[in-house]
Amino acid sequence: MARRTPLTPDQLTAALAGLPEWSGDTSGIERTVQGIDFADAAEVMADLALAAGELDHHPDVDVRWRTLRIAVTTHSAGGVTELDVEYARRADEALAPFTDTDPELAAQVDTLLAPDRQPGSGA
Ligand SMILES: C[C@H](O)[C@H](O)[C@H]1CNC2=NC(N)=NC(=O)C2=N1
Repeated sequence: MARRTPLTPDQLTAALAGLPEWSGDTSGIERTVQGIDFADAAEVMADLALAAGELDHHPDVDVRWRTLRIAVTTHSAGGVTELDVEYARRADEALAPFTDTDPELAAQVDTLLAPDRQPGSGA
């Protein structure tokens, strides 16, 4: 499939199944991250710009205090294409350091911060 051919609704549904943080319809897809630090969002923005240059594909980005919204569509095709899906994957990679929480690591941090409040401590 050509990368700039509009996806059918079924193709989009399949693509979004692999992008759980993204939503939208055949006209465009988007991801909003709540609670991100403004300086972290600026760092993500630099990666987004790099990906846009590499893919020759450009997102709409909205950075506000503690909110980052990324939206993509293929203007020339009038809808979502494989290129948007690829861009969304790249955006997820850029966001991963600021949004992914490793459950094991989180448990370790909890233990360090409140050793008396762990399961089995009787507290
Ligand atoms: C010539 C160049 O490939 C086009 O102008 C590209 C650039 N970036 C783009 N980005 C997006 N999101 N949609 C486009 O149709 C598009 N077109």
